[in-house]
Amino acid sequence: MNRIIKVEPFTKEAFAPYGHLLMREPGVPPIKTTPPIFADRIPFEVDDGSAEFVYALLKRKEFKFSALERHLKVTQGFFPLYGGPAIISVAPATDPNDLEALPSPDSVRCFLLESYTAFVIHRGVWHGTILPLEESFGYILATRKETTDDSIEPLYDGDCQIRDLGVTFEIQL
Ligand SMILES: NC(=O)N[C@@H](O)C(=O)O
Repeated sequence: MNRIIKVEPFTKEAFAPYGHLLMREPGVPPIKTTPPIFADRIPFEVDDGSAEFVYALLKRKEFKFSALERHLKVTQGFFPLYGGPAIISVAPATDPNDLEALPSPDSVRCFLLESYTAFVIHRGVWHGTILPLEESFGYILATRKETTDDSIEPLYDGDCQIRDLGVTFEIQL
């Protein structure tokens, strides 16, 4: 079965159930007004392990997916470096103790990430691989070393749980 998803604007309010946005212009006065100006801040948390940064690379591919993944022990952060806007796919967290718990296909949402915005996702929020609009895209992934290790061999009992939702999502810009 295929399902069409329309990309939505990426705002703090719309993304609040899934995580936090770190914005150049968050719509509130700067935290610090002397250079360097601190425009915005968001939390980043790692449980039972050590924080690390990963330099991640992607190539443009068709705007389709059927699998999502979740991490329970880190509020993973995504910091674009180059390659212009990209599409972020998310769905609400499900029971962290149930390895078979999946979000409903109609709860999946897609947002348009601008190259000057970053974000973190709440623990357990289901998310797809970023889909860049340009040919090449690079981002810094703020994550947990043990979660990265689990991502190399994704295991349900690790902190990189990848599941196919049984639906092919086609994204419309
Ligand atoms: N697998 C992993 O740790 N990171 C992914 O969530 C990703 O999209 O980078």
